[in-house]
Amino acid sequence: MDAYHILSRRWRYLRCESTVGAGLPVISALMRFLTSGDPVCQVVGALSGTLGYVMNGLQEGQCLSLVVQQAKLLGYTEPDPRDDLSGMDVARKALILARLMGWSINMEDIAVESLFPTEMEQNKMTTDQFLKEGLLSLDAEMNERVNSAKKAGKVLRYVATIADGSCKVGLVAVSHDSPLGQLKGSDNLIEIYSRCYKESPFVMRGAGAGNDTTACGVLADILDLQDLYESSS
Ligand SMILES: NC(=O)C1=CN([C@@H]2O[C@H](COP(=O)(O)OP(=O)(O)OC[C@H]3O[C@@H](n4cnc5c(N)ncnc54)[C@H](OP(=O)(O)O)[C@@H]3O)[C@@H](O)[C@H]2O)C=CC1
Ligand SMILES: N[C@@H](CC=O)C(=O)O
Repeated sequence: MDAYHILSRRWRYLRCESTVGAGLPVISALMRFLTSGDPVCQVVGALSGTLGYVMNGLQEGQCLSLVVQQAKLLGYTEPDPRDDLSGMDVARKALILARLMGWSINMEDIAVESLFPTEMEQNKMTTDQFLKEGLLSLDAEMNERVNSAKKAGKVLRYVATIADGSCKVGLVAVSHDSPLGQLKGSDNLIEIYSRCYKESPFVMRGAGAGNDTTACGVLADILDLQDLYESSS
């Protein structure tokens, strides 16, 4: 938190856009609300390209073990997909957004739902074992969760909710026709509620993971900083 305070004192000279939405300008959008003085009261989002892709695959009848391997091949997952499936990748993104909103919180303050049991954590199993054996043993339970949501006319989405001083990330059953329910592929979606955007929130949606979109996000940050430093020198 100390390092964060030092860095964020010069926020206008920092760029870290791809840490949240890959190529999607989620942080820039949020910063525009904050710098304009429009207080943000709630942020809700599907912030994982991997978990979006995985939940869509499960909804279409694929099994977890297979769809995670596909997400890895497509470059959506972290080097160890457990960083995605544990919810930690989403929790880190939520923490970044919450701190930008001015909240003084740490990872321990975030309620995180993991999609695998503690026996499969990094210190107990190699990535290879997890991908080859661990995931297979989770297929049936995950299909059951997806199917019971289906029976209730819902789809499962891994959602981050930052509101009322608390932050949580986990699976939520949403209706098919809601903005979250309609997400396709590895899309991310973020809704920002503020004083001006209370009834009708600001919504941003699009590809939220993958090598190309992430590289574009990082390049845009570099060019932006180059312009900023050139104009101030
Ligand atoms: N993929 C995505 O969609 C997104 C990724 N990110 C972030 O980008 C970062 C990289 O992700 P991604 O590109 O997918 O991961 P990859 O596994 O595809 O790439 C990681 C690269 O970093 C190299 N590397 C790892 N450790 C070291 C080290 N100690 N010194 C030098 N090089 C190292 C690896 O080299 P080697 O192969 O030789 O091990 C590899 O080339 C992560 O922090 C991720 O969270 C952010 C947004 C989206
Ligand atoms: N593994 C992450 C990559 C981007 O942050 C994701 O799936 O969203």
